[in-house]
Amino acid sequence: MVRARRLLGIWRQKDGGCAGGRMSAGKDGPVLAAVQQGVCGVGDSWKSRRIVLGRTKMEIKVGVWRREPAKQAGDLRCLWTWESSGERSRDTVALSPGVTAMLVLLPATMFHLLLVARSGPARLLGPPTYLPGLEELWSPQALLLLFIWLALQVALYLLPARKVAEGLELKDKSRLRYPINGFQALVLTALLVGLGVSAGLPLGALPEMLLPLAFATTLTSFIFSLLLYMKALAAPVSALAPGGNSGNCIYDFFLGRELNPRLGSFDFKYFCELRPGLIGWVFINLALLIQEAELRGSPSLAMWLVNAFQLLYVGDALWYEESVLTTMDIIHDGFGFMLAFGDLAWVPFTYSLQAQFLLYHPQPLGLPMALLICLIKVIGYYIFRGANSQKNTFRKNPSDPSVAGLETIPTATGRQLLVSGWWGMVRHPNYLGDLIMALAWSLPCGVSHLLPYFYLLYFTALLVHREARDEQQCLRKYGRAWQEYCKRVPYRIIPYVY
Ligand SMILES: NC(=O)C1=CN([C@@H]2O[C@H](COP(=O)(O)OP(=O)(O)OC[C@H]3O[C@@H](n4cnc5c(N)ncnc54)[C@H](OP(=O)(O)O)[C@@H]3O)[C@@H](O)[C@H]2O)C=CC1
Ligand SMILES: CC(C)CCC[C@@H](C)[C@H]1CC=C2C3=C(CC[C@@]21C)[C@@]1(C)CC[C@H](O)C[C@@H]1CC3
Repeated sequence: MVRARRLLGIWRQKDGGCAGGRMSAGKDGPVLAAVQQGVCGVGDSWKSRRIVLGRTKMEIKVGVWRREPAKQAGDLRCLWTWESSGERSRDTVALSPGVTAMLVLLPATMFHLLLVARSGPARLLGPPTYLPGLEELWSPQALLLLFIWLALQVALYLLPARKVAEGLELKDKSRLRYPINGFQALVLTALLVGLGVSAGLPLGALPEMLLPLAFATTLTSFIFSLLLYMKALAAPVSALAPGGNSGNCIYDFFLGRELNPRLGSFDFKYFCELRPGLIGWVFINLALLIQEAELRGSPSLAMWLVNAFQLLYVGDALWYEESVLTTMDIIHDGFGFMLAFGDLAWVPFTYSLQAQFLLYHPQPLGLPMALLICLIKVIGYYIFRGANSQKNTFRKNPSDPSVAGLETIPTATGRQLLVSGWWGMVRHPNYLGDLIMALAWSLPCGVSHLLPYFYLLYFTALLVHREARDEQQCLRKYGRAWQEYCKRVPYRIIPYVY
């Protein structure tokens, strides 16, 4: 039991953490609220921070040295305990059993999608028509292919870059450097694959290998995350992520303990987020298109659209690679199973679902409908790129002529918030554009099945959750200015709806 005493209205723990200010005792107290909201993490020093406790926004003094995992086996909770005037109070965080379930559910969902996409009824919510045996899942060739792919992407990452960008300032005041050569990697991969195909590489056979490839990638992600977890045990406190250090090993394994795990200058998180999975997705789509051409004489219009739309999305992400350095995945989240599996397996094997569906369930698509879908894609991309570029330009150089005329709200940090232009329409115009594009990726698959709309549904949930997390962080960073922004721009993603 951690001992604590009360000092002039400030609660202080001898060993662990401390918080002061208006306090609520008992469950979900301020220390854990602060840690959960990413306001501070293990190793952070004593200072004033803003948190939201229940529905109340408050300012507390809090510092965290250590957290204790709950002692009972299998208990996914983390306790912070302090006492005053003989009374004991406890902060309890329920490290949701959901996390343990997610470790199984995420891969299970991915395999479910792969199986139903090739089944006759293709029912998103129904069971797959058969379950593959281990002999169908395990293939040394698939594992070899995966390692060749990863090695190729590592080699391309290590090639001289047109630019080396600096990341945001870290806790220890240093900045990491990142090569900006993702687009170059995409082009060189395309050239190498093109050469391979003209020399007889059977790319059209890839769809037959999707199941064993997904299995090999899932196994690799588990082992990789385990290695990352062990590596983080030796990392200094300043290198740890705020979210993934509860002391509960399952929770930390899932969320990731270390913020920017590196081997020399090789950054695992940055590499995985943008290279093997994202580029792999494009080539899985291409393989599905080639196989459709082999089966039916030529690729369908629907398959062309899905390939072109998603290639544009991946090309855009790699062209504007530098902007990923300010996403919360890079600056805030640890690198654990969720991101490793998400980047390496989830992205290529579930984001290619529409093309998989089309290979096994050809859909007629007339020219007028195709044109309408292209228009939806163009509108989505226009909003997505317009919003992202406006913010990036403004963050880099607020006096750039393209953004200098926009209305802004000053914040205490010296940074400003855009309150007109795209960012005056809703608080996340880039998410709106992204969702419209997601709709355009599904529409070529027709409306007879729900399965091709899985991405749209999952992505909506992901972005709503992401928006809520970003909101908390902006409230912490910008306080009153953020509240003012929320008043001026009341809708989050969809004007007048949400
Ligand atoms: N396909 C996929 O699976 C996914 C795609 N995405 C896409 O990736 C892109 C990046 O998304 P994400 O990292 O979540 O978030 P954003 O690019 O939306 O960045 C949010 C940050 O922007 C800044 N900001 C917010 N409002 C304003 C404003 N009014 N004026 C100026 N700056 C503001 C704040 O940071 P600060 O003030 O510190 O600059 C805030 O933390 C998006 O386009 C998203 O759609 C994201 C996740 C998954
Ligand atoms: C498996 C889980 C349910 C969720 C895993 C989430 C990851 C797949 C995503 C987290 C943030 C991502 C971003 C992108 C791809 C998906 C992941 C890795 C982009 C690279 C997509 C292209 C955009 O232009 C930028 C995105 C940044 C965030």
